[in-house]
Amino acid sequence: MMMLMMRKGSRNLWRKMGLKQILYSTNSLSDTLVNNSVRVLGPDLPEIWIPNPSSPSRPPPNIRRSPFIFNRQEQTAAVIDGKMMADEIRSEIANEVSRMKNSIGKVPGLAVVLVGERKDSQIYVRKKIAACEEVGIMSFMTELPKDCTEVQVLDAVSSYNLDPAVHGILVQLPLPQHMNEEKILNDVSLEKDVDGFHPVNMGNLAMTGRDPLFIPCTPKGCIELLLRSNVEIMGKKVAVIGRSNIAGLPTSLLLQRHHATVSVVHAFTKNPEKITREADIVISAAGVANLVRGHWLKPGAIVIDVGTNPVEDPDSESGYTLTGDVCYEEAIKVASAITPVPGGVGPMTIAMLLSNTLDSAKRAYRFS
Ligand SMILES: Nc1nc(=O)c2c([nH]1)NC[C@@H]1CN(c3ccc(C(=O)N[C@@H](CCC(=O)O)C(=O)O)cc3)C=[N+]21
Repeated sequence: MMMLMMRKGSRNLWRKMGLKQILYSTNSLSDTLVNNSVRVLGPDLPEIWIPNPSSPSRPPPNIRRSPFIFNRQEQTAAVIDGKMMADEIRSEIANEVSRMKNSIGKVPGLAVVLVGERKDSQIYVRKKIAACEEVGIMSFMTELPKDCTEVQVLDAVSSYNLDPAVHGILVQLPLPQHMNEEKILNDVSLEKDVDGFHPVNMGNLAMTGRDPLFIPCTPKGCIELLLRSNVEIMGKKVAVIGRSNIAGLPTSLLLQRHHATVSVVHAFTKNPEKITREADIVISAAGVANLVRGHWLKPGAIVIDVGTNPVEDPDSESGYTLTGDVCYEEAIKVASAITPVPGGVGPMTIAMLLSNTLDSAKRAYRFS
């Protein structure tokens, strides 16, 4: 009995030790693996820009913008009119939508999922829906409160995945903090991922010789702006400022597919102005008002300003004005061409969303 107890005890002891040993070794192994992958992938740090104390706090004055690209009298940059370009693209899309409707009796459909009550998101979503209506694309909308569950969002996405009248699904970002953005974006059907944010579409964008089903709208809008302004990209030095999943990162990937030499400048870049000053083309998507000053630019550079930053402005009725990442007043004296904010990349982003939705519907109905 004693022996049995002892044996049992010692076996337990062994078991405990063994278990401890196994636990220890598994722990240390997995710790090593985790630590190593953290090391190799880089630490997860918040993307916080240190604001430049000498940046002007007031937004630059509104820009005149009627012609497509207009050269002002003085020695200043040509203004690339994104709004006018987007108007033109929307009218091309409207023609295609009506040709589709007349020929097969179908129209493209776009579904938008909006979670929470962020004012800026509501404004952007409203603009997207209005743009759909203008070109004849059918729109669907699910609005959920900030405190809804992730399952409710996933349900909305999966019902749109199954709906044959929906060819594009857009989950407006950012989602509320408590939601797993990764999981939700993974659930959007690849064939309906008109934002191009699904990791498979993003991965195919990154890899040579593969074609994503959709190119993210903001990067696609930036490239369209350059192409339609007859700016050569191949072989040029481009500085992309910012590396977000929705703008900076896919823009840098797309530019490489156009054979540009790309430098990505971000919040941890040392001497960002020096790197930016070497670039023939500067695309700023940092989300920091007036970050890019005149002396950051090489004389004659082409500047694409992706930023749409609300800056307090007591003179405006909404209490704020939209300002880009680029200090416009300074940049026009140095650059050869520049996109204004508003009226630059923003309208092009929306036009590209419509274009992706049209392409998706054409693919679904095998209509060309
Ligand atoms: N899933 C997802 N897809 C997006 O494409 C997406 C997103 N989430 N989250 C937020 C950003 C931002 N974004 C803009 C779109 C249009 C304008 C735009 O039209 N701006 C106008 C002015 C707007 C105004 O006057 O308020 C302009 O620049 O002229 C701006 C910003 C899309 N985003």
